[in-house]
Amino acid sequence: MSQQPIQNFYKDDVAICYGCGKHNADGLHIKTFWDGEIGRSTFTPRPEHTAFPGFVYGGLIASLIDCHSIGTAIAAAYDAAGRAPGTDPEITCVTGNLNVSYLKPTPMGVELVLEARIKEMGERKIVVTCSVYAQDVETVRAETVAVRVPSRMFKKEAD
Ligand SMILES: CCCCCCCCCCCCCCCC(=O)SCCNC(=O)CCNC(=O)[C@H](O)C(C)(C)COP(=O)(O)OP(=O)(O)OC[C@H]1O[C@@H](n2cnc3c(N)ncnc32)[C@H](O)[C@@H]1OP(=O)(O)O
Repeated sequence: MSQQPIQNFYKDDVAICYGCGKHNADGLHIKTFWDGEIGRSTFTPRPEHTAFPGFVYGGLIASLIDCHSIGTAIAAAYDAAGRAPGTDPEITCVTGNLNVSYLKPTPMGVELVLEARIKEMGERKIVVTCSVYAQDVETVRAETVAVRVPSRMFKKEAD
């Protein structure tokens, strides 16, 4: 298992994503630990993340899956290239498609565990599957298409 989350390697000037940016004070700070096969993340929803009494808001879960799957895609792409994460040229991805199946209501008050795997690693398209577990019960399953883009896409035109 990697000691550091892949998000630690995102460059400071672009690490402001609401889901995973370390420099977004109001963000979720999602972290992805890649072990060469599985991307793992944990998150304990806060009271404001409730959908209805006792259960987690589905949009929050989609956000967790989104950033964790993109993080998994980036970490796996560095691995596939035989390169250390964060080395230049940067490998960057955005979400092209996110498909989420809510299998069961997800309970509040427990740590959620996310496990993501690479289904397909293409030149530009990386397909990632992700399951969310609450107390070992899979409550959500998703498939994400991550698309590699040039890192300049993250910079403002004025920069
Ligand atoms: C370690 C250091 C790293 C530093 C790292 C810094 C990054 C630090 C910021 C992180 C940030 C995180 C972010 C969180 C995730 C967001 O929230 S990202 C924000 C939400 N997503 C967006 O805004 C994306 C908007 N869409 C687009 O910009 C463009 O449509 C896309 C997705 C880049 C694709 O456009 P394109 O370049 O014209 O793609 P195109 O050449 O047509 O297709 C390329 C491949 O992707 C597939 N594809 C394209 N679009 C789709 C689609 N919508 N559905 C399915 N497949 C698609 C194509 O089929 C094609 O596949 P192949 O033929 O190669 O097999």
